Amino acid sequence: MSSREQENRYRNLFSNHPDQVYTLDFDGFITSANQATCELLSCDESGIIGHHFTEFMLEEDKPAVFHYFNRAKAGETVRYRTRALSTDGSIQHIEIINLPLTIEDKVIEVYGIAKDISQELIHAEELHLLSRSMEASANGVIIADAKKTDQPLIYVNPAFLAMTGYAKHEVIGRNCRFLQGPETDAGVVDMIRAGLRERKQVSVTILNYRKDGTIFWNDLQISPVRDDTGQVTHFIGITQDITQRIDIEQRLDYQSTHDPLTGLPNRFQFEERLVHDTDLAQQHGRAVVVLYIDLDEFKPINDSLGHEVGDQVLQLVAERIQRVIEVGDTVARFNGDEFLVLLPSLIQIDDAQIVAERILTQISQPYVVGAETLYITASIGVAANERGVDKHIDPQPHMVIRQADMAMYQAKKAGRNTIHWYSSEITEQMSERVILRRELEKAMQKGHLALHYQPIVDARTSRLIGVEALVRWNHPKRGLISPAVFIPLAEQTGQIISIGDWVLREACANISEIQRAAGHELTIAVNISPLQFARSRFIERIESVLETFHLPPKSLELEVTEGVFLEDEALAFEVLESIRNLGVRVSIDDFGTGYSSLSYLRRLPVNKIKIDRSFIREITQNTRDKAILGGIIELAHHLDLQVVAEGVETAEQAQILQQFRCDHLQGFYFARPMPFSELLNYIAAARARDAATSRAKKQENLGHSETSG
Ligand SMILES: Nc1nc2c(ncn2[C@@H]2O[C@H](COP(=O)(O)O[C@H]3[C@@H](O)[C@H](n4cnc5c(=O)[nH]c(N)nc54)O[C@@H]3COP(=O)(O)O)[C@@H](O)[C@H]2O)c(=O)[nH]1
Repeated sequence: MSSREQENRYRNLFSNHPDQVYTLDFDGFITSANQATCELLSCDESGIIGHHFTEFMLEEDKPAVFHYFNRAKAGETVRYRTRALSTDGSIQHIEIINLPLTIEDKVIEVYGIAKDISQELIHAEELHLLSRSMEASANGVIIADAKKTDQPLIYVNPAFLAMTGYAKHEVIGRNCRFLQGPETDAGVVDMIRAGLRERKQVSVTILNYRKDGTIFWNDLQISPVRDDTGQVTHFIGITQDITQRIDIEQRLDYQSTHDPLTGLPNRFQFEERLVHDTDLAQQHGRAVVVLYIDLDEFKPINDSLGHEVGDQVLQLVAERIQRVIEVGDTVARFNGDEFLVLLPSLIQIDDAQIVAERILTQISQPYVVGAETLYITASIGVAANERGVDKHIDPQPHMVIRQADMAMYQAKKAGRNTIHWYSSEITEQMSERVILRRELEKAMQKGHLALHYQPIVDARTSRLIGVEALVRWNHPKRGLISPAVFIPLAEQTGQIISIGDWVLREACANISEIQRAAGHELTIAVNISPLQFARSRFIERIESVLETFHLPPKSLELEVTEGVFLEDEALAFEVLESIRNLGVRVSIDDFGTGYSSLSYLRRLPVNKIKIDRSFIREITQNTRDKAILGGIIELAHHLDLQVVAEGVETAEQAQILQQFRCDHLQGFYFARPMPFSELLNYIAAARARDAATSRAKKQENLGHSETSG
């Protein structure tokens, strides 16, 4: 090649080189520069050639650049980074290689090749920031090599190491599966594998193991990382230890599905299992049997020995039932003293009888609680959800609970401590009642109970002397349900306790306003059921309500029936005595319908008797009833008791009662029971009437005295 050709080639290489190429003389003046150099410094050749290189440097960078320039002059090839200052004032990061240009071993010039590395530096900075962020992240970050067969980890951050307890060298190069253990859900692992195989993002919550073998819940998100060609080169995993959150969720879940007292599943959990097991049983042609267990006479234990003793008994009962059942069966506490047992896979449904008998035997063993040895029994209703056996049996899972409930009632009716099997014949008699009981529970929770008030008047003057509070059930579909329907039911189920408490509180809350409206003192009469009356804290309850509403005790009158003496006569006397000592009035309701004789009245610490309306109904026609009524009133007065007659519907009845000197009258003739707001209007109207009457009387008296004077 001729020297001219060589020079041309060199010149081409020099001019077309994408990097900045230039030469410097020994003093540092630029002797040549290619197009790229001109572009970098934003000027043409004339602005560069003959200028000193320091003109294109920042002041602070000059000493270092001089240092490298001198080393190049001394024959060394040097590489360094610095900054170029363009003529337009912009600054670029550059990497320079200075090499000596020698002719016959003598350095004659310094050759410079500069490369704009501004973008590279920005990328490096970004990468650095990214890696610092990963290191600082509270979440674990792991990166696995997607191209290697076992996808080994190539990066883990400190949070991951802290979470798992491993050191970096123990995990780098390994597949992530070292975090799995015996309890890890294989299904979740399969999901991860499928995601990796299909190069997709995966989000899972997986049970992982730390180095020390303890478990933690890992909220894991794996994403594929692709290169410029779209190939997946890595997988990045973001991990978070969510054990605490899962613990809380599990605890909440447990609380919502279990009974806190016994630790047994609650009704919701039971119903869920019932649905599930019924489904399975139907697939395998088996029957699901439900036992409805209701403890006999449990309430008296609670009432007389207190809730702590009652609670311990319930816990023991739960343990005993669990002893009888087998793995796969479910025992749940359904309500108060009711338990349910689910036998999900009986080959012969008759086997349920054996289980029920064992439960009865277990429950009837003595209970030693503190100093007490208690004995209780249970009534068990049994129902099977078995298609085909009885066409009338509803195959809906929850129906079987109702059927077992109905059967349990039959067991109670049959004398308790017994087992009764559901049959379709009992549906009609019982279902209404079972529905009502459940709905009453809801009514109490949803505030569907209301109080109505019936005025009681002075027999002589017809002046209002008090009101009787009567509970009403505002059923959303059936309308107003009479207490005559639901009170007896509530008495049987024990719901009367909470109903009674609510009535007492509500009535006392309204007394002051009623008295204010009337402008004088009135009594409010509240019905107390025998069960309420026999409760250990009954007196305290009354005291507390009076205190809460700042009521004088004489404003309250408790109506009790003779039924209170049935269970424990001595106790009943004691309670009546305590009520009287409080200053609260007591009247014997429905007098004449119970078993007590008139002579019995002598001993009763009560203020009043309320003659049952069955005696009043016939007094205008039936002379015998009339005579009895007269006798009762006379004797009661003799014993210093006031008498109120209820069910007065006509003026004739009222007149006869007045003649017999009955003290107070109550009945539709005067007013029907009415809501609170209506009562206030009624009182206002009565007050206006009374005022008008007394004004008229005064006028009349004035007229008399004027004429006589
Ligand atoms: N333990 C509780 N028992 C309660 C409560 N509220 C009511 N009851 C008892 O329910 C039974 C039915 O009560 P109710 O339907 O309210 O009937 C009362 C009156 O409406 C009715 N009455 C009043 N005057 C007349 C009348 O002239 N004729 C007629 N046919 N009926 C009339 O009598 C009922 C009042 O009864 P009593 O309590 O005996 O004074 C009833 O046994 C209620 O006691 C409650 O909160 N707790």
